[in-house]
Amino acid sequence: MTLISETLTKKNSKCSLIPFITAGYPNLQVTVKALYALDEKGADVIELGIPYSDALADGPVIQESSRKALEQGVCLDKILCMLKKVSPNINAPVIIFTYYNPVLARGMKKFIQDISFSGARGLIIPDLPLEEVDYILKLCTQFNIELILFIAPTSSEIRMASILSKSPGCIYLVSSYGVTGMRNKISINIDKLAQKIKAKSNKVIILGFGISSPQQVSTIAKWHVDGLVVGSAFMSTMLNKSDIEAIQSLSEACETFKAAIDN
Ligand SMILES: O=P(O)(O)OC[C@@H](O)[C@@H](O)c1c[nH]c2ccccc12
Repeated sequence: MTLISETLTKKNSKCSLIPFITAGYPNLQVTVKALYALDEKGADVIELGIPYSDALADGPVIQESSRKALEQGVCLDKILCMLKKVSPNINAPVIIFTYYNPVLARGMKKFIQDISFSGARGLIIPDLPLEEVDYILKLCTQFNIELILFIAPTSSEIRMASILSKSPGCIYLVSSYGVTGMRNKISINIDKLAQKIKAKSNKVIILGFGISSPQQVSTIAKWHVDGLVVGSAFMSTMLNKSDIEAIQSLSEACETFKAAIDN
């Protein structure tokens, strides 16, 4: 089993908390502080998003954070250079979150080699075509990176079976249709889908999309999932704030959501 799945499994059946933050928002110095703060406030794994201009699945909060990060001139090299300094000093393993284009632009092997060298331990590519997973999987195995594949409520039985057979250990279960962003309600049917996945495989399941309140977290933490991804709700606490206030708000939100998991 690889580190991400191990980390998400070992929490004596407690659900893990996986914050998502956009690297470079509002600047890379804040990202450094945010990684340390999230680690300190109980993040079990951290999803670090590479800002991208054509982020089709990103909702307004994350799109805005990516736009501002790109405006600062943030690029993959700067992000990985930053991560190489930070990753040895935090407990939470880091998953690099990127769209497929930046991977192709850099070259798949170089991209995966470089994120591995920076200390990242996982990779999520939401628009990775299933037909191209095999080659990426080989490279991820070679460089000790865990590739995390998506299952959506719209995934057919056949596609779900194929994803489960290819997935090394952890599955990202998308809770809703559409793009990322805070939602008032997450359907209980998602727990039924999680149970179905658990019945068919021994995969670790992380659930994301729309998780936006401690109340939701304490409910979903009892479902058949091993981790909860929170992106927009955390990023929205950082928007339009000073650097110090952004870190303060993010820390408080992480602490509150972590406490809600234990409730
Ligand atoms: O922002 P939300 O609704 O909390 O969802 C997590 C999401 O931010 C993160 O996992 C993510 C960011 N961009 C994405 C694109 C596709 C799927 C997932 C994502």
